[in-house]
Amino acid sequence: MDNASFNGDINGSERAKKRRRSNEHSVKEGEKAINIQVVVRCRARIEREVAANSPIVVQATPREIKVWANSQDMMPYKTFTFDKVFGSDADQSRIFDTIVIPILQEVKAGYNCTLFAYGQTSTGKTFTMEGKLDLSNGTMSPDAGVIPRSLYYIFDTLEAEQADFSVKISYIELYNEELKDLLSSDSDNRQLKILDDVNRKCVLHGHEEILIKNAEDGINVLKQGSIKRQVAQTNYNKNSSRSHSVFCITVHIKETMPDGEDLLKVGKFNLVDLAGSENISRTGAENLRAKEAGKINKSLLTLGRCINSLNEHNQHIPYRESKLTRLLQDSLGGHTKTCIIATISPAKLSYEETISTLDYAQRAKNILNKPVANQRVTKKALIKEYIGEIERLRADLLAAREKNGIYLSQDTYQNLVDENQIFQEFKHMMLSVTSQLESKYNEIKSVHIGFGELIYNKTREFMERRENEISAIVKCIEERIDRSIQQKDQIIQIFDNQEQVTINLNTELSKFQEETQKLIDQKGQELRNNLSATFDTFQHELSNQFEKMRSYQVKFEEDISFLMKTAQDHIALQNQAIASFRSFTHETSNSQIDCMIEQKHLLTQLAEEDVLMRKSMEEEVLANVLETLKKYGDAHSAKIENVISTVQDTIQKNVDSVKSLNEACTNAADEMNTANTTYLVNFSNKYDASKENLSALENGNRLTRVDTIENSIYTQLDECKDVFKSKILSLDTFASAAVKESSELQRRHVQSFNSFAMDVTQGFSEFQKQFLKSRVESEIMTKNVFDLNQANTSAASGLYNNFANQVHQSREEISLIAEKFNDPDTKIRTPTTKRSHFLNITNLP
Ligand SMILES: Nc1ncnc2c1ncn2[C@@H]1O[C@H](COP(=O)(O)OP(=O)(O)OP(=O)(O)O)[C@@H](O)[C@H]1O
Repeated sequence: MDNASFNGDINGSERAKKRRRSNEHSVKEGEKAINIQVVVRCRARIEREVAANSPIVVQATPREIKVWANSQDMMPYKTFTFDKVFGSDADQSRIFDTIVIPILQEVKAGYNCTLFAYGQTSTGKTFTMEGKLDLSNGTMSPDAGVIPRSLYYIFDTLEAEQADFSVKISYIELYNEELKDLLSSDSDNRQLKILDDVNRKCVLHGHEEILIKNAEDGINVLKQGSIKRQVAQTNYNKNSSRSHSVFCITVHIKETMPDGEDLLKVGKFNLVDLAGSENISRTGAENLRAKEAGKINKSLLTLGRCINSLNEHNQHIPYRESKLTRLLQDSLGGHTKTCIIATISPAKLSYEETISTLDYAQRAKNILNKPVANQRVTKKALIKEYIGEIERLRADLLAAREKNGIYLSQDTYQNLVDENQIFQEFKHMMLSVTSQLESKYNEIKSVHIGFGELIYNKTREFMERRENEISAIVKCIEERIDRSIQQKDQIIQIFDNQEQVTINLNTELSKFQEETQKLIDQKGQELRNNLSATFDTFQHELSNQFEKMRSYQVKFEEDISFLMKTAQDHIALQNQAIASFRSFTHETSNSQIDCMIEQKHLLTQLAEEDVLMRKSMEEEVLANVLETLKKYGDAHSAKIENVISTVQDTIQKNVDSVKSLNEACTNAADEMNTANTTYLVNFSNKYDASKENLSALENGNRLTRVDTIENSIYTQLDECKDVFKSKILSLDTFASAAVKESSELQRRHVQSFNSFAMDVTQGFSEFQKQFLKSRVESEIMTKNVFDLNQANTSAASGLYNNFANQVHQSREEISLIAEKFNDPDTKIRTPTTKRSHFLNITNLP
């Protein structure tokens, strides 16, 4: 089917609206929100993991998965809870029986259901979904996965129920964000596209849906498709899948209603095998692989982001950011029943990926879907859909024929020849019907012509009457216009008067302006003259002041030079005093030095004498120690006393001379001090007097002159003000006279307008009266025409009935041929479309 909705919605409009609202997670009446079912399957360690001696770090219980960071740890790192958990002991049939059979029952009940396999590469996604597809003696292998088991289950159960049903399958792949139909022939280059229908519902366009007769058929088709799947080699798994695949089983089951009408239930089952969710760098993927992995991740990342957004109840869910999420939008937060199988490895090697897969699955658990059963389809609607498809195929065929010719089998050719013959018969029939219709048409036309003439005459009569009335109204309006013109002239007159007043006012104003300008010029000139005289006087005064200042300056300079001279004399005196003090000091120092020398000499002499004395004493000691000692003592004491008194005299002399030096210094200093103080007092007195003289000169001069000038300017300004006041007074008088005149004019103006308005209103009411009269007559005329039309219609209806009978007869005949021609369109066309169809046929050659 060319344009199938991916989720099999036939009547999508209402449900598309609901789906858009479904992310609000509010349960609406008749819609029960249920969580997505999430189960975990943990396989046994595979060969590679055993060879690597990677210990088991995962333990599965019926509802929980425990994961250890290290196998020696006492406590698990994390415990996750899910709807169901399957350990390595769970075989394919257990998974199918526990998880898939309930889903298939929903599919058979007319729901859309989706089963995702999500997990790290080589954890068993493909094993779970497809498993071993080989059959031995028409029996499935125990390792057969969900898809083959589902096909068997559908056929076995429906056949056992003796149901009237059909099964179609499609198989598509999403690889590098490109869609590929795994069931189309290699020569079929049609691009698969996801389009939005009018309800913004994603519709997959251009993929094959194959009708299968039994489960084996389905498994063979699946096998062929699987071979086409893109696989890429990574470090982890030789057949590691790099693509996402969606295998879709659509079941149509006939149901007979109590009223006998046949309806079709449609259920869909999407089986999604996602690409490996592992981290790219850990797989060692490079170059093309990295690119591929990047693209794959885009879909997986978007799937994760959608899950997160749904989990956080966000307003916006980024479905449109990847093809995978666009395709499966209805399965995540929509109206589909959804189950996710998260597959994991028990080995420590995959510890991080296992935690990431389980976190992902945990988040998905919170997504709410609101499953709604697909609306039953009537047989008629389905047949109509098929007829549409046949039409499209026929158009394709026609297009193919119009090219350079195509190969046709003998049977098809014969069929075409037969069909052509039937078509020729049909065409002749059409032509005869058309000629009958033509004669009926001419009959009706002549009746219509008669009716038209009648209408024309009545209308002309009416128009003539109307013309007379209108010309009366026009005359009345013309009279009004004449009167209005007269009033307009009056108004123009008033405007002219008003203009004259304005001109007068303007003249007065310009006169006032001129006089004011003159006055300003005159006063300006006077002010300028007065100011220049004042400035002359001021200049003269200033030069006098400068003269005085100069004489003061001369005197000041004289005072300064006097002070300088006094200072110089004083300094010379001081120099003299210093020189005499220096010579006195020199003398005193010299006499002191002499004194010192003398003292030194005396002491030397004393020492020498002492030595001599000691020598004689040594000699005398020997004779008479005691006497000698006494003698020596007396002599020595006398000598010492003598020297001391000499030294004391000398020191006294020194003290006296220093004292007199001190006195002389003090006197000299006192003298200098007195002289300096006198000099400073003189200088300061002179300076203060000069300063006072200068400032008195300056102050007195400035105050006198500025006051004089200010007074003169103020006097002149006052004079000007008086003149302006008198001018403004006279302008006021004139303006109030002008305003009075203007208001008089305005009053007259308003009066004139009022009378004009009254006249126009009167004219209008007369016109209205006339118009109402015309309208009444118009209505009478319309009624007459309507009666006439009624009479004509009843006359024509006989003819039309006759015509309809003939058309009916023709339709019967055409149906007979159409049945042979198998043209479903003919049956459903309305008489109107049929008429246009006939008219077209008359144009045929
Ligand atoms: N439950 C299981 N019992 C027995 N063998 C299993 C089980 N699960 C997986 N295997 C085996 O593990 C290997 C990898 O499984 P499979 O190819 O299904 O992984 P995958 O997740 O689909 O990987 P990829 O993402 O690369 O497609 C296969 O040889 C498969 O037979």
